[in-house]
Amino acid sequence: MSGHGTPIKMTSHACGPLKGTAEVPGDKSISHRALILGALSVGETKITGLLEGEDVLDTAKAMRAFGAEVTQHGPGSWSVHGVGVGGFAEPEDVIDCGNSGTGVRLIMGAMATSPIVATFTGDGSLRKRPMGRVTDPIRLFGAQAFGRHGGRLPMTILGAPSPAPVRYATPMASAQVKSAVLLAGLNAPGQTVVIEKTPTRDHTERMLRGFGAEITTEVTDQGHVITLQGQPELKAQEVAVPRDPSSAAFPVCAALIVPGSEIVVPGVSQNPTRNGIFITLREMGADLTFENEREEGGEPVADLRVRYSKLHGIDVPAERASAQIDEYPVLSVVAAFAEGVTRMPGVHELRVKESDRIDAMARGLEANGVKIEEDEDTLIVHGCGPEGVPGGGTAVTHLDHRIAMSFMVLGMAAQKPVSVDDGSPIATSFPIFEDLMAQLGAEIVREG
Ligand SMILES: O=C(O)C1=C[C@@H](OP(=O)(O)O)[C@@H](O)[C@H](O)C1
Ligand SMILES: C=C(OP(=O)(O)O)C(=O)O
Repeated sequence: MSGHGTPIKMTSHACGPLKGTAEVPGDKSISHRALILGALSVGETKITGLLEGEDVLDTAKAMRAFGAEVTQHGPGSWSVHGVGVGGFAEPEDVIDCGNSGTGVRLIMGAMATSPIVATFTGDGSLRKRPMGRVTDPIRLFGAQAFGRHGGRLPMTILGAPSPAPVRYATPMASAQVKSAVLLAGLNAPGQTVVIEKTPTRDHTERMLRGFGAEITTEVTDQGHVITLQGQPELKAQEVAVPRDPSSAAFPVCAALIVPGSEIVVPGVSQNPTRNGIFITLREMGADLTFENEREEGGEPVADLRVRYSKLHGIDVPAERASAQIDEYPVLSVVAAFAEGVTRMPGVHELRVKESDRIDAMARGLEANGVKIEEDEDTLIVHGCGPEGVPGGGTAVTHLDHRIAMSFMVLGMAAQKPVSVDDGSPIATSFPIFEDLMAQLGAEIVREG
C-alpha cells in the first residue's frame, strides 16, 4: 500500500529567480491506462515514460494481482504481458489502490464484467471518496458491489457472469466514471454507450482506439456520445507517455510568481481536454509560450517557456473546469499573487478529490494572509497584488499531493516561509518534485 505512514513537515522559503529546464514526469492518467489496457491486451505492451509515482505503482501491482505480467526494465521503461479482454484472474488478496481514485475506479470498471470477485481498499483519503459513481453504472452490466457507508472502500465487487451492454449518461463530469464504464463495456457483448454532457479528458477513448478497439465519439445536442463495440481483441502496443500537464503546472506557476524567473518545461501534453490551466494563466497575463508544437505518443505536445509575469484576476469560465480540474489548487495560489479578484465557479467536484480541495485551499490561504470567499461550487481569491502575499502559515494537506505542492509554490514568493503539515503525499504523483524545484532554484526544507 502507498504509505503516508510518517507525516513529513515541509517549509518553502522565498527564493531567487527560477531558471532552467523542468523535466516533469509522465502523465498520471495515461500511465494508469497504459498498464490497465496493456493487461487487457494480447501480447507484450511496452511503455516508456511511465510515471513511477505511488498511484501508478499501485495500479501496476493490481494488474499483477489480476494475472498480467508487469515488469520494470529501467527508469520509466516497463512491459505488460496482458491476459486479453475477459482474461482477468481472481486476485488472491485485497487490492490496495493507495491514494488513487483513478486507479481504483478504472480497475473496478475493468473487472466488473468478468466472473470474478475482488475486494478494494485504499488509504485514509481514498476510503472517504465516493465509489457509488462507479458502482451505479457497473450494476447495470450485472455486477454487484458491497461497500461501507453507502459506497465507500473497502468494497467488494462481484463481476457480472453474463454482462449486458449499457447505455449510460454520466451524472457528473468525470473521466474516471466514463472510463470505468468503457472498460466494463470491453467484456460485454454489443455496444456500450457513454453520454457526457461536459466533455472530460479523453485518454481512454484515444488509447482504446490505439489498442485496436472500435470506438467513436459523436457530438450531439445531448453531449458527447461515445460508442464502444464490445469484446474486441486488444493488441499490445508501444506507449510513449507524454509529460503530465498537471505536474507541469507547479513549476509553471512557480516561475510566474517568483520575480525574474524564466524556465522551460519540455514535451508537455497539450491535449485540449487537459490544457485549461495554460489558457487561464494567459488570460491572467502570463508570459507563457508554446514552442516546438508536435505530436508524441498520439498526444499533441509542446515545450512551454514561462517568464515571471504581472498577473491580474479574472473570472474563470465554469465550462473550463473539467479541462483544468486538478489545477485549481495551484491556480488559486497564482490568484493570490495577482492584482484583483479571481472567481472560480463550477468547481464542486473539487470537494470529492483526495481532500475537499475548496476547503483545504481556502483554509491554507487564509492562514497565509489571503482573503477568500467560497460556496459549495465556487472559490474566490482576493489577490494581494503589489502588496505581496504575507505567508508565514502552515497548511493542512489532508493526504492531498496537490494541496502540498500548491503551498510549497506559495512559499517560493510569499514574504514569510510557508509550511505544510505533511508533504509525503507528493510522492503519489510527482516523486521528483522537491529535487526538480531545487534544481530550478527553489528552497524547500524538510523538518523533523
Ligand atoms: O481519469 C483520470 O485519469 C482522472 C480524472 C479526474 O478525476 P474525475 O474523473 O473524478 O474528474 C482527475 O481529477 C484525476 O486526477 C484523473
Ligand atoms: C484527483 C486526482 O487523482 P485521483 O482522483 O486519481 O486520486 C489528482 O491527481 O489530482
